[in-house]
Amino acid sequence: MLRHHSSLDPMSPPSANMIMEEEKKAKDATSTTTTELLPSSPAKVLPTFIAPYGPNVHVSKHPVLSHKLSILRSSSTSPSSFRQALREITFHLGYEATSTLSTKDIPITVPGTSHNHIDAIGSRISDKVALIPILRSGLGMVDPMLELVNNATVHHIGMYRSKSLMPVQYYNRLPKTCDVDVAYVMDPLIATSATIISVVSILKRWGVPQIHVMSVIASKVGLSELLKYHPDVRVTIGTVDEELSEDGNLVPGLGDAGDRLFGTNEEDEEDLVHISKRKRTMSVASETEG
Ligand SMILES: O=P(O)(O)OC[C@H]1O[C@H](OP(=O)(O)OP(=O)(O)O)[C@H](O)[C@@H]1O
Ligand SMILES: O=c1cc[nH]c(=O)[nH]1
Repeated sequence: MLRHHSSLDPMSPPSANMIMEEEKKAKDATSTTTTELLPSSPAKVLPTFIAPYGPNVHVSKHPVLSHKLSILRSSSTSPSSFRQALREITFHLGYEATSTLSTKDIPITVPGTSHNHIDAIGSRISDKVALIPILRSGLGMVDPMLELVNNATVHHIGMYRSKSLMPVQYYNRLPKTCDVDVAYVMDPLIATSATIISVVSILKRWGVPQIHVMSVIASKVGLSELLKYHPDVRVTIGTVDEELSEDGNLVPGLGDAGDRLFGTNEEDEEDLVHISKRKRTMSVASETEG
């Protein structure tokens, strides 16, 4: 169900129109645009200005991140360098995304200068954190997040987009009961946003009180859709791409994230095993066991 928000309420997420108006104002205020400085060429100009998307959305503007994003996007980046760039980008985004976690005071002793120890107050993350990578490409974001929050639990959800761009869940390893304060949902790309919207709904039904979406590139329309359906989630992203092609690909984007991460390509891809075949596989297994 869609929720409607008054444009007078500062806590409400902005509508797509409000975002466009904000962007227009900001663009008018800048005297020289990047496009004016470039020779005319068919190359896509990477976005340099990020509109404000409301208090729950953080779009990183860090120069190191934009440097690494270009490596991630580049066609000449190998799967190994792609994985490395994704790890580094995720660590950077994760550092920013985890800045809102709660801590509690703990007593610690610190070595002093002359064999004595000094009692001090330290701190420890008190939120129970879960990482939810969306398979496949969310897997590339798990390790750097575990470096940041090493006692987080990891729960996998597998989704693929059907030919009609509908999200299909093929794997879900959430435990029966939800014992989580904050869940970080990780997927490098948000295109139409149907995948991330579905996964956030799944996590809400499971009972997660606070959901934080982490993604490297979101399409502008996809981000607006996500905020329309789930205005309460926090979002940390590397950048926003203006365009989404008719077949649901980000432009310029980075190509197929899963394929680039794991060195597969479309020609190699077979349709995922149909449910009837999965049952057959299971029955063959039980016949063999029996
Ligand atoms: O916003 P959406 O339009 O729903 O698309 C985004 C989804 O597409 C990609 O996965 P893909 O379906 O290619 O699966 P893969 O990671 O297994 O390759 C990506 O990693 C997202 O999960
Ligand atoms: O551009 C896109 C869109 C969806 N999924 C991808 O991997 N790339």
